[in-house]
Amino acid sequence: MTTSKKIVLLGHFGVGKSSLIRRFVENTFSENYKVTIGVHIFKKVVEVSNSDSISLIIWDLEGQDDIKKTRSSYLLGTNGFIYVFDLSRPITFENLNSELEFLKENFPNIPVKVVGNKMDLVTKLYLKDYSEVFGHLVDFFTSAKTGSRVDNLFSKLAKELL
Ligand SMILES: Nc1nc2c(ncn2[C@@H]2O[C@H](COP(=O)(O)OP(=O)(O)OP(=O)(O)O)[C@@H](O)[C@H]2O)c(=O)[nH]1
Repeated sequence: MTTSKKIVLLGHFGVGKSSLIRRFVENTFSENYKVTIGVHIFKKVVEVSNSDSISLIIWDLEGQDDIKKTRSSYLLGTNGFIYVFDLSRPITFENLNSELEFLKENFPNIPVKVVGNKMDLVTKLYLKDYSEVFGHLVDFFTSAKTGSRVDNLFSKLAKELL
């Protein structure tokens, strides 16, 4: 059986939302920054067991420094969120707590995966220190560039949505 679920990626400008999707859907990466205007929609079917698969409809929204500025029509009918920040740019996770609170209040019961991307740009020591302070808020550290943990992120969310 195949069911269809809508996933929305949120986060600041340039944190790597489009790159994570491209890595997951096409297994490609580009250093070029092509800013997303409005929304791009991608699709990928993921097998979650021998008999079940899930068709992920993935919405790549333009970057926002504040979730409240996102057009509410883009968020209608969302089954799961991926909130992405850039480990190498603290401004992209300064308001992480309040952004997550906003999602919890407005979309209760919708799963949210929090992702620290661009892991390849920070040292292991930085990541260790970072995890000690903010680790409890973060579900995955990823790199769209190397592909690290990208499949794990989408498959974990897909399984939760079934
Ligand atoms: N080193 C490194 N660079 C990355 C990674 N992910 C994305 N980038 C680079 O970061 C820049 C922005 O990536 P995008 O995927 O366009 O970011 P976005 O969040 O979709 O940006 P908006 O369209 O503004 O919302 C590009 O130059 C990418 O090549 C990563 O994991 N590591």
